[in-house]
Amino acid sequence: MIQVEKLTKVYKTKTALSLDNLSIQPQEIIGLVGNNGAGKTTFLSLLLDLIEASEGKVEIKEEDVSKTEDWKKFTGSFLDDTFLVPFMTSYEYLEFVAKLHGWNKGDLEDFLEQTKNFYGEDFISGKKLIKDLSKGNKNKTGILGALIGNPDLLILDEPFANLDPTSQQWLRMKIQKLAEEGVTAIVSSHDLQHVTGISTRIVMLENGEVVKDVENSDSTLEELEKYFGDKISEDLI
Ligand SMILES: Nc1ncnc2c1ncn2[C@@H]1O[C@H](COP(=O)(O)OP(=O)(O)OP(=O)(O)O)[C@@H](O)[C@H]1O
Repeated sequence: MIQVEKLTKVYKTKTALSLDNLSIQPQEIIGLVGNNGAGKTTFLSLLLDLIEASEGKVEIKEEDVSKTEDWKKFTGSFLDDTFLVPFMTSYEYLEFVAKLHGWNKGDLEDFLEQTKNFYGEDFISGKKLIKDLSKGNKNKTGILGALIGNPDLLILDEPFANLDPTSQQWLRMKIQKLAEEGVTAIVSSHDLQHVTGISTRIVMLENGEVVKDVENSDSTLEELEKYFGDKISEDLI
C-alpha cells in the first residue's frame, strides 16, 4: 500500500525525519509512537504531500504522492484543525467533504446515523461554527471527515486526544473493523494503551529515525511502557 524510500525532511539545520525504506502492507494498522518532536507529524505530513521532502519519496499504491492526485480519492486523513473550515458548522463541513467524494445528502445522512455513537452530543446539527467548538468536538468533526468516502487508507494524527471515553472506544472498534474490511491505517498516538489496543504493527520514531518496528503482540504494551519509562531518572522526580 505504501512504500517509503530514503525519506528526509530537514528544517534549516534540524533533521526532523530521516527514514530509510519502510513498506506498509494493505490492512496493516500501524501505530506510530514517539515522544514530542520525534517526527510523527512530519512523517504523516510527508505521506499526505502536505510538506515537501528534502530527499526521497513516498508512493501510495505505486504512485508518487508528490506527482499525482489519484491517491487522494481513497485516502482519508485528519492531522489537525487546519483540515477544518472554521467558519462552517460541522454539518456544513461534512456536507462539503461528502460532496468532494460524490456522496449525496442521503449518503451523508446514513453515515451520520451509523456514526452517532461517536459524536454523541448532537453538535453536528447545531448552529455552532467549528471555530467555537470544543477541542474534542473539532477532532470529532475532522475524524468524521476522514471517514467520509469509505477510504482504503486512513491516516490520523493523535485521534484519541480530547475525545471522551465513549468516542475513544468507538474509534478503536471502528478502526479495527475497517481493517478487517480491507482498510490500511496509520495512527499516531501518545496513548500506548490505545495504540497497542488497535495496531498490528508498532513503528517508533526518535529524533526522526525509526528505532523500533515490531509486530504488536501481548508483550508490546509493557515493552513500550518500559522503553519510555526508562528515560526517567528517578532522582529527578
Ligand atoms: N515548520 C517547522 N519548522 C521548523 N522545525 C519544525 C517544523 N515542523 C516541525 N519541526 C521540527 O521537527 C521535529 C519533528 O516535529 P514533529 O512535529 O514531526 O514531531 P512529533 O513527533 O509529531 O511531535 P509531537 O508529539 O509533539 O506532536 C521537531 O524538532 C520540530 O520542532
